[in-house]
Amino acid sequence: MEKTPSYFVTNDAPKRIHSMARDTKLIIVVRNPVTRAISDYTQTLSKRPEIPTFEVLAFKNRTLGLIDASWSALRIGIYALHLESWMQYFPLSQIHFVSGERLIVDPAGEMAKVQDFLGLKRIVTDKHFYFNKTKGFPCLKKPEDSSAPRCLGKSKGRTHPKIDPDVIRRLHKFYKPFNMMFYQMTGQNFQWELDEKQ
Ligand SMILES: Nc1ncnc2c1ncn2[C@@H]1O[C@H](COP(=O)(O)OS(=O)(=O)O)[C@@H](OP(=O)(O)O)[C@H]1O
Repeated sequence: MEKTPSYFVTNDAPKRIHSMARDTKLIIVVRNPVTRAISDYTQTLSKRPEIPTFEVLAFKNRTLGLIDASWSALRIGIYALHLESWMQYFPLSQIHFVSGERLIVDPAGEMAKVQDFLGLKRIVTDKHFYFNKTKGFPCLKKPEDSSAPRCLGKSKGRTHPKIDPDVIRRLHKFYKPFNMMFYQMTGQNFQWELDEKQ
């Protein structure tokens, strides 16, 4: 097993993985591309605080409302585009999609589906998780290698900067057709459009 988020968006990855092991099972965690972009930006900002604001980077021309789809934080969220390359090499039956949103509210439920996909017994269940109020996320009650509970590190679940709501709206609009295409390709509706109404 190996995990690297950037595989999903790396041009050569599907072909290379296929030529190495064509029966590889692929698991992809996806979340609302707008939140994903802000999360990505937050991560870069923590390493390079001098970068321009999210609002500046998101547009080629803000007055014209022209989104900069070449900015990697935004491009990565065009899931349909990336999935298309994987589907040239792997059947959908070998690809499992985890909802990033569901993973937070129901980690055991998402893990049950992952275990089923991998043909494993459902060993990881509800009893392995608890909600840590300080962290604001689910954590493991007792990992295999220790007796202490364990949450993900400080770089996971960071507070996002406040982004201009108008920019958020424009991004939702930008992603909508790509999201629809993605739902159609996967046969799963991730319901990211509901976030627009909040
Ligand atoms: N249990 C739990 N604890 C903490 N964080 C959780 C958890 N489940 C999902 N998430 C979400 O994971 C996001 C970080 O994952 P990344 O994709 O950035 O990780 S990585 O790229 O593989 O390093 C991170 O994104 P941010 O909130 O933007 O930091 C979280 O929303």
